[in-house]
Amino acid sequence: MLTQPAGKYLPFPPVKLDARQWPSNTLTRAPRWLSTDLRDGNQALAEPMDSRRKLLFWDLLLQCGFKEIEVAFPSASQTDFNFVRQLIEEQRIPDDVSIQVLTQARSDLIERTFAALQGAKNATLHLYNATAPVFRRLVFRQSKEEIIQLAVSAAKQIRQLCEEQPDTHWTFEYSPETFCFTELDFALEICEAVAEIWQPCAARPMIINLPATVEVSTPNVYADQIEYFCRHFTRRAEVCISVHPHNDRGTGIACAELAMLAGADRVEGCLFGNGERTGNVDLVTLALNLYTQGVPPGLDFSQMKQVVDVVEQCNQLPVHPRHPYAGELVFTAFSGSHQDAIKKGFAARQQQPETRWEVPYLPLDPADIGCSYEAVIRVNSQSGKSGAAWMIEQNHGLTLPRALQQDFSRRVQQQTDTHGKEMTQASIWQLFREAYGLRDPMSVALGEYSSQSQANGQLNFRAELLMGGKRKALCGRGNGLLSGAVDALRQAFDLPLSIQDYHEHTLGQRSDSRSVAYIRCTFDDNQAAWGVGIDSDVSRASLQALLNALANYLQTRRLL
Ligand SMILES: CC(=O)SCCNC(=O)CCNC(=O)[C@H](O)C(C)(C)COP(=O)(O)OP(=O)(O)OC[C@H]1O[C@@H](n2cnc3c(N)ncnc32)[C@H](O)[C@@H]1OP(=O)(O)O
Ligand SMILES: CC(C)C(=O)C(=O)O
Ligand SMILES: [Mg+2]
Repeated sequence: MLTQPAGKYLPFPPVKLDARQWPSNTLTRAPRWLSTDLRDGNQALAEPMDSRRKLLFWDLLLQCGFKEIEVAFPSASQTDFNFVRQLIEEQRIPDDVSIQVLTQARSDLIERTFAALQGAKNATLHLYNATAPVFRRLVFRQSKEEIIQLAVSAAKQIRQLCEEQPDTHWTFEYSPETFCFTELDFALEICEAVAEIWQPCAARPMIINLPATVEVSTPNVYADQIEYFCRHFTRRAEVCISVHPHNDRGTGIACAELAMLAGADRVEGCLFGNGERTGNVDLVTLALNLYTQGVPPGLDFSQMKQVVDVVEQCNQLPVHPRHPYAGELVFTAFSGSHQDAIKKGFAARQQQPETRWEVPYLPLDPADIGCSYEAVIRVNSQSGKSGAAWMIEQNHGLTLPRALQQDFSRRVQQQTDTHGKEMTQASIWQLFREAYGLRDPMSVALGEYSSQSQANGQLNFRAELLMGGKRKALCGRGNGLLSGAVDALRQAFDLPLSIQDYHEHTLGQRSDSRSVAYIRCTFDDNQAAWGVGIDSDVSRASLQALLNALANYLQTRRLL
């Protein structure tokens, strides 16, 4: 049993913020995005990426449209240093893309970082040091003044080194690491001090990145912290406010979204939320959350499967099957009522394809991210009539009448209850064929037939049936082809057969396409049986459907 938490853990105090604005704001445009997959994501991997994996990831980030990419912590390892050199020397950085690198506020590390960036066209130099009380006390063992001094000295060195490399277009970035549990006034003070050194202006832009290094509060508190910071920072108009949420409480996405409402211009994160511990905020989800609100995200995830494949290969970590938008199960409904609603949603959409996306249970059109509709519905014991009917329609073009859907659903349920397994598309089709007579050879197959229409409106029907290698001739009369055939069968089999339900449609648009007929017959003992017939001739399809219904009845009575 969990021990009582009170005393060991304390609630995070609220922010004193009068007339907070962010709850009334809405998101109407995408932020600036920075991918830190190659730095923060990379530092969280058991086996950090080698240059091959880093390059693969880099290419993917460019393909997705990222313009700001944190590529390394160059002073951390030779691999990271070499990777930055490789990007620059092999001219792999498009002109409109800025690489970013991270450094601690340590002189030797800063020098090494600049060495890595020699020759870069655009670069963001990202400086960080932790500012929260517990870090000041335990990690740095420094006072507030000393912590400010640490940042200021590093900022001065960075400015100096930037000025010595004027061919690079520099952006400065400062992160008060652990911002979200730093006293807000101290966070402001240290950022003001760094900005005072860097003197941000159009020619030398500055980003202030306010990380939730470890999530410690509910997202509304983070939003309050961001709004408070934006309100009180004296150079707000000259700097870009960036956020960098982690996901320790599972609310990284909420923190980022509320922070944007509170004034953040830029978001740092990783694809699918890779990163330290529970990860960085997931940029794919953030971007597609905007997209599904009608806001262009400025990132391209139209080939989601490829993105997942590359990220899994580079990180050597799987993307969860239920990961928002990207997981392999997120567009799949197994349960009956969901399948029914989705099927109706797609049917309505077919009538009016250009309308607003409104398919129940699907917040995003899978096609928008390169997914097919194939996996939208899968069938197991939780499924209802619409699931199996959808699969038959999608894969074979048969639009089953409602009563046949219900009949078939009972058969599917029997199978899934017996085996406890999901039914594949192939097994559903095989069960359907078995159940409604589409066997090869047919149990009762229609041979030659003829019909003769008479002046009195009656029709004479003659046919030859093939049953288990034997031929059987029959004839009858009625006011149409089917009623003539019913009469013939009644006489030949001595059965009071009648048709209760009849539907047919073509299987395709082309004139040579086949037709399908569905027939439900009843017999004297109140027994009913469905039969389905498919043929390029609609009359043959109907007659064969009738024979298949008969054959099904005879088989259940063990008469065939
Ligand atoms: C929240 C984040 O993601 S921050 C980024 C974290 N990422 C990484 O650390 C990955 C790359 N890091 C590394 O490879 C190594 O840490 C290196 C190469 C940078 C430094 O390694 P080392 O010199 O062995 O130092 P170490 O990693 O132990 O760092 C701790 C020391 O740095 C100090 N330090 C930590 N962060 C900072 C900082 N931002 N600025 C200045 N000093 C810092 C600590 O106080 C400690 O000092 P101490 O040894 O005097 O007690
Ligand atoms: C370096 C900083 C921005 C960081 O990664 C964090 O605080 O999580
Ligand atoms: Mg981080």
